[in-house]
Amino acid sequence: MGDERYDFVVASNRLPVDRVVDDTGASSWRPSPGGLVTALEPIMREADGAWVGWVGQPDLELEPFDWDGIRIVPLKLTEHDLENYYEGFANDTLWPLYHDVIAPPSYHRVWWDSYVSVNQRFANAIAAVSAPDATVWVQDYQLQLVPRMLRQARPDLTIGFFNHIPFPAYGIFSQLPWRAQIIEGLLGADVIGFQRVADAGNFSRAVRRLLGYATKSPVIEVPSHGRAPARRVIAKPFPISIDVDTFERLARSPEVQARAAQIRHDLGDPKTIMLGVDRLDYTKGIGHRLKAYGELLHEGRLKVEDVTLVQVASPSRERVETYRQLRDEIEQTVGRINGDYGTISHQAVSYLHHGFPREEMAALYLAADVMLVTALRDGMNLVAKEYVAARFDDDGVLVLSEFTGASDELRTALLINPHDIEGVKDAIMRAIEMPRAERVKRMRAMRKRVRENDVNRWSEGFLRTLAEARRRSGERSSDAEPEPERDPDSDPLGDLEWTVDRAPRS
Ligand SMILES: Nc1ncnc2c1ncn2[C@@H]1O[C@H](COP(=O)(O)OP(=O)(O)O[C@H]2O[C@H](CO)[C@@H](O)[C@H](O)[C@H]2O)[C@@H](O)[C@H]1O
Ligand SMILES: O=P(O)(O)OC[C@H](O)CO
Repeated sequence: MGDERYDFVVASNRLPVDRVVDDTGASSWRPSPGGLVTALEPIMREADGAWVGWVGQPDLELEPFDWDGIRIVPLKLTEHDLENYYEGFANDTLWPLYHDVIAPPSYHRVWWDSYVSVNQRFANAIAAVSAPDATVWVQDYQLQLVPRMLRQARPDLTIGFFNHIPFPAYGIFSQLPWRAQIIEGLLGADVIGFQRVADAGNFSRAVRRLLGYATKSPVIEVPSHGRAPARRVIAKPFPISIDVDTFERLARSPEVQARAAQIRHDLGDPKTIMLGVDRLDYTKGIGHRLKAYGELLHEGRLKVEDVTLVQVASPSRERVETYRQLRDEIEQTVGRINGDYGTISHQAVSYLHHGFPREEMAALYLAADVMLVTALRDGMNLVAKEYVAARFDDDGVLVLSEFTGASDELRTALLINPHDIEGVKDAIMRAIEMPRAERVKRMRAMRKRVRENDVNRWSEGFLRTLAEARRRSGERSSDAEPEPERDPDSDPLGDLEWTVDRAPRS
């Protein structure tokens, strides 16, 4: 791996670059889509940073390399790791559990063992590339054990963790057979960031219930244990955002505006274009959206000549059974709606199951009169913010689920409960019929908010808090509440040292 050490290290399950192999077998790297890369890219360059993560393909072992000024440190995951750690524990246990058990989580000890082992490999790789006293920022639910493992190996490091998905209420989280280990894993960090106030509250409550530690928002008092000194951990919300300037610049470009006009023309110049953009995931409420739209067509409140729904559904986790089933269900529903209501010249739903360049996404946002975000649970939902950022014309209506983190900020969207199909239908009709003056007023308020809280503010805010927390980490607080809400039936771990062997055998 070489002897290079870095002052700033980011770790995420997936690297910020994807490996692409062309027809001749030659490989190259391109940025992975998504906000994380854009958010951290400038900081990484300034801070002489390294990024540790998986290359996106099984059994691929690669040497570290430089990509656009960032040191990329690839971590190999085997086919076994993918099945058990990634598809299993991360995406069939934690993902549904943390999204309010919309789908039933599966609990398998062999998956947990693999999660522990992969997290340990991540911690080892991070420790190996981190300079003395470096800052490490660990990302997301796939790596919740890494902060503690890293602290044990490298107490000199300053460790941050950001959870991109919701953190569930204790009544749900407590289902997890390895709940205490997860909490202890996270508490290895100096700062734990969440998307929403409610997520940070749920985490602190779980700490009190499972470990009995004193908490007073945003501080958690971790008592001394053995040679490990007492520490203060900060757990608080840092709502993530997008690169607003880049999105707006894209949307303002003549090419993107021309493309938006072309999209409308190609769809048959309907009066209203509605848009949904989601990873094909059961948390996104795509089925609920289609149901509401199908009923509006059935009842004659909408006519297929007037309205088209463009549904972009990006391929996701296609080897996980729940995702395969979802794809079948969604595609069947789209087929039925198009069969029932489509005409030779007008399709009710234009369904696209692939990825697009950002220019095309910006053109779709510009073309869409109504944006439908109907997630049943979503940490933030960057699509909602991208839509707002792209609408430099102050037009367009956002219909937004109140179960997204974005709804905390975008209060002038038409907020909906996606389970209430009649409510969704009424919101769609209201969006379509909304007078321009009201559209502009609502959009302007949202644009102001998104501009104020862009992705730079998110990363700078987190890293500033991390630096302050580390400075104060030696101090003990005297004002935290002692052990409230202690659950007499819980099993606070007397011995904080735990291994795979200590995993509960349920
Ligand atoms: N077909 C396509 N082609 C190209 N790009 C596409 C695409 N479909 C979607 N995208 C892009 O992918 C991103 C999706 O971000 P989201 O926040 O909507 O969801 P996701 O669940 O992936 O993210 C997780 O992380 C984010 C960030 O923290 C949280 O907001 C969220 O709640 C959490 O689940 C957006 O930037 C979007 O433009
Ligand atoms: O495709 P995945 O499994 O890496 O998930 C991407 C999501 O953004 C997870 O937050």
